[in-house]
Amino acid sequence: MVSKKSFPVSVGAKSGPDPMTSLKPHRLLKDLNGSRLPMPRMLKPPTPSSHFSKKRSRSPDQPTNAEKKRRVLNSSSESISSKSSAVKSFNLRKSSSTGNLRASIKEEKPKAIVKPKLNASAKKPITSTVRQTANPVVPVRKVGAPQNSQAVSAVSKKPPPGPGAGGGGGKKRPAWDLKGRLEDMEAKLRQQTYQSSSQNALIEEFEGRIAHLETQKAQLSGAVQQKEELAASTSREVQDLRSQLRQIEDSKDHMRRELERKISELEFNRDSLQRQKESLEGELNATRAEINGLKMTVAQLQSSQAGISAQLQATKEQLDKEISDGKEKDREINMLKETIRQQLAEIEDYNNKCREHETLRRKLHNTIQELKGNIRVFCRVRPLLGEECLGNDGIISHMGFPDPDHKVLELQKVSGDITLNESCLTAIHRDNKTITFPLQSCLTASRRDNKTIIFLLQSCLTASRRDNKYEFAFDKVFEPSADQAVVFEEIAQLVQSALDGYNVCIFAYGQTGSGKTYTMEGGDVIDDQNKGMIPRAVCQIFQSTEELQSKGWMYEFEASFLEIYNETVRDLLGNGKDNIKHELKTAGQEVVVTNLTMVKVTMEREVHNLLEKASQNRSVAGTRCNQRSSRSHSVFRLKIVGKNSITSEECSGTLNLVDLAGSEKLKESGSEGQRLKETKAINSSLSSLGNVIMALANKDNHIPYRNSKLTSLLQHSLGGNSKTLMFVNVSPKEECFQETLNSLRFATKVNQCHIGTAQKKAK
Ligand SMILES: Nc1ncnc2c1ncn2[C@@H]1O[C@H](COP(=O)(O)OP(=O)(O)OP(=O)(O)O)[C@@H](O)[C@H]1O
Repeated sequence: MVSKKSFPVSVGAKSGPDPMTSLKPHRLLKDLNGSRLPMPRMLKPPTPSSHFSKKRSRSPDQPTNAEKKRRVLNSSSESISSKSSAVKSFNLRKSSSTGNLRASIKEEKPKAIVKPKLNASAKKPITSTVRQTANPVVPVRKVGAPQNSQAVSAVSKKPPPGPGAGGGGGKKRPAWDLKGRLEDMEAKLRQQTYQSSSQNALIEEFEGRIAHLETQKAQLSGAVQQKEELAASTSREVQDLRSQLRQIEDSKDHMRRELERKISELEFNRDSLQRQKESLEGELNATRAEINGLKMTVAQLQSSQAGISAQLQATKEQLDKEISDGKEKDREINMLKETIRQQLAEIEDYNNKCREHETLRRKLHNTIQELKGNIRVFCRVRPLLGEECLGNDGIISHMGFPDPDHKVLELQKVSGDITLNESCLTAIHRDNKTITFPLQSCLTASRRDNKTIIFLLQSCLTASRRDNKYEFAFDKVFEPSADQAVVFEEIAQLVQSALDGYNVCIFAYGQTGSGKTYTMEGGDVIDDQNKGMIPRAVCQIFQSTEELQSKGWMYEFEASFLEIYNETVRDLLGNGKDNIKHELKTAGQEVVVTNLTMVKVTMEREVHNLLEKASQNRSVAGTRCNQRSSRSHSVFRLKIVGKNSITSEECSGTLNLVDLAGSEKLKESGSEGQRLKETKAINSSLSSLGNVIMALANKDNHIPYRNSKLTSLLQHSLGGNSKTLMFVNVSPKEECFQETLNSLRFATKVNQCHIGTAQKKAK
């Protein structure tokens, strides 16, 4: 048996330091391969100073030191693994050869000694040992290897003599020499046994050696792993160093660019400073020249200063005098201001008094009117509209408003007539001069000589125009510019008296298109500005009601709206059923309409809704005079009953707001058929109204109220116990001159009518 210690090539078997730490890689490689490998240069640690220079000089395809290290380690690990596989294959062959040997012994057949086949890559010492053992030759001990007595004895034992060694000496024994042949056989068996035992010893030795190599392989694997880790960390370091190098190079480039930029800036600054310096030098020179000039000027000024100082002294003295004068004037101004303030206060006082007086005057005026018992008449001229302004620049040339108190309307007709009355002959000359000849002189002249007559006639002939001026005075005349608010201001007191228990009747009279509906109801689109007398009156009544509540007054209102069309009463607040008949019946002091819708109202909005409903129901038909001509009389009536919870007073009043139908003459309207009938009915009722008013004015015993539905309905509003106001609306168109004249004449008659003093209906 050969022990592990006796194995001549075993390095690891020696006691001493750990082979992985004590052995250097190249030393280890030499032992394993059996030949010395050159130590790889890259395994030498690089010196820090040579690191960058070497790296720089390396070409891109040259391996780095780390790579070289890794390659060497890989190659050594490969060689170890190849050796390990060689050992494994040897073991296999060994076991198979041992098996064969044992089998041949068992068969007890004489066989030739099988020489173990060893792989070419197996180590030399092993091969030589096996060969020596197989031969069998005493193994040659290596110089310096420890002496193993057991191994020496095992291999130096002399093998038993082979067959024929005793007697035959290799010669074939004759068949009869059985003893000899038996001896040969025994000798052969002994030889075989000896060979077998030596083979076994050899196998054990190999096994020991394999185990030792395995250990070495494991150690080497550990070393390789460490080297790989070292190589990886070195590679990382190299990476870091490279990136640091890149950063350093980048920052170096950046600094270089920065420096270049700064240099160019400095150069630019230097140039500009150079230019500044040059210009400053130029300025300095100019300033120096200027200073020289100024010095001269200063000298001149100093000389003139003395004169100016003297002047200044004189001026100062004068100023002092002026200041003392100014103070005196300030005192005067303050006194004047005080006077003005006092006078302004007085003016304000007077203005206030004026306003109070105006209010008082109006009240007194109204009172006088009431005492007079007249129907008041307001005349309103509407403005020219749209195409009516063409050819006249919107100026109404045939009308004049001469009275500053707005109470007179002048109507002037241009005509070629010559008027001849009992006393004189009047003509208007072309230059608008009125020529009047006393008739007596005309007659005398005609008697005296023909020349005078001719002169007179010539004068009359040349006088192609005559100033037909008509002057009408009313309680108020509203010019075309007067808006709805101004007009309402004048009737506000009258409306108010309906709340105090009076019967109030306001009606609008005038030809078609003169502005009656506009005045009573409002414009085509009713808004705050152009809403008419009815909505404004309703608004004022409800506002006053709220104010009077604090004085204990509570009111109830009932509204009705009817129209008289062709002498038939129609309910404008009804449901449009024409078959309902409405009769007028007198009940005490009022005329009642049968079957008429009476709506209780509590607020302004409700009344507006009623007005809208009525206007839809109202029959409107077109005529030649006005496209939107209303062919009926409409009567809005608001019955007012008031009770005072504090004083227990009661009052009841009625507000009648009447929009009469157009008053044009038949021939003017151009109506035919149904329209002609309408016009006739309208004219008939209007002339009845005129007759009633005339009868009232003449204080006739019989007042013909019953001649028309209109006069029947309004009898208590026209007669003694009511406050009546008539708007006479006139058209501004010159072609309506005659109708305007008729309306104004009718209105004048109404205005002169004394209908008695109105009385309050109060308990
Ligand atoms: N003061 C005014 N300012 C502006 N427009 C007015 C004025 N008066 C009347 N108008 C306009 O003149 C036109 C005729 O007026 P409105 O219909 O009131 O006449 P009317 O006398 O009621 O006619 P009818 O008898 O046919 O009802 C309307 O377009 C109306 O808006």
